[in-house]
Amino acid sequence: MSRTSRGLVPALHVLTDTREGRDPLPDVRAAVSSGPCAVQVRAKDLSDRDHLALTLAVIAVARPAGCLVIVDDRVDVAVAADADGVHLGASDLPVDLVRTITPPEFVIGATARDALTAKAAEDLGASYLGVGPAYATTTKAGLPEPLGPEGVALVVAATSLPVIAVGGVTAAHVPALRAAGVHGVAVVTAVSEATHPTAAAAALAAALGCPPTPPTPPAAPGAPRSESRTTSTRA
Ligand SMILES: Cc1ncc(COP(=O)(O)OP(=O)(O)O)c(N)n1
Ligand SMILES: Cc1ncsc1CCOP(=O)(O)O
Ligand SMILES: [Mg+2]
Repeated sequence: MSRTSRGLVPALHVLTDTREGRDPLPDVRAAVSSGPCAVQVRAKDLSDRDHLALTLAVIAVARPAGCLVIVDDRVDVAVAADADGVHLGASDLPVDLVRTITPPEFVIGATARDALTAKAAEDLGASYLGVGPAYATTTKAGLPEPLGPEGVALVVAATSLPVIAVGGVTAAHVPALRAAGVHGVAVVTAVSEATHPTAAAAALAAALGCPPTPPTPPAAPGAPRSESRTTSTRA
């Protein structure tokens, strides 16, 4: 987890795979079992009600584990669900406008594939940059050629924001991406298509050097239950 003036940014971001009506919640449980991370609710074909319901369900799983919940594209859903942040692409609402209508320390991610876009997003108030595709991916169509670690490094050099590499990333890529200066990675299929999603998330977290989930101490008899939102998410 990296603290910036614009909130906390975990190193591992696991994006929901909602293709073909898949249930992403088992993957979310796998992701949060790996330690403090971000779960991004990325859903392109849901009704507003279903989008909100999925976000609330993800929050119910992720927040007690100390993980952030970030909603792709939809600021309205993120704010309505009291999520921790939003990820904005080139056709979404502008970062500076979203900053004015969201709570203090709301995490705002922005997509950047080049140095100019990265600098602009930083100036507008982004918390982190999603940079990719780092490698070839079939999860999202219509993307430009993969940047590779060298292309990602050019964006890293243009910004002081944490850079999250996205697109075709697996645990095996983490050393090269870290050498390129990234703070972390975002994945869909490395978890959702893994034979063992929990092991895949753990491998990513270990490659990134994320601290493991601390064991939950047994509650003293009669002690009040602790708050589900940990101070680390928006402190
Ligand atoms: C961490 C992260 N980085 C980049 C993206 C891509 O976002 P966007 O450009 O909005 O594209 P879609 O994901 O909406 O197809 C991301 N979601 N997360
Ligand atoms: C959302 C997004 N933006 C750039 S690549 C990508 C998809 C990443 O999915 P995967 O990890 O399965 O390649
Ligand atoms: Mg988006």
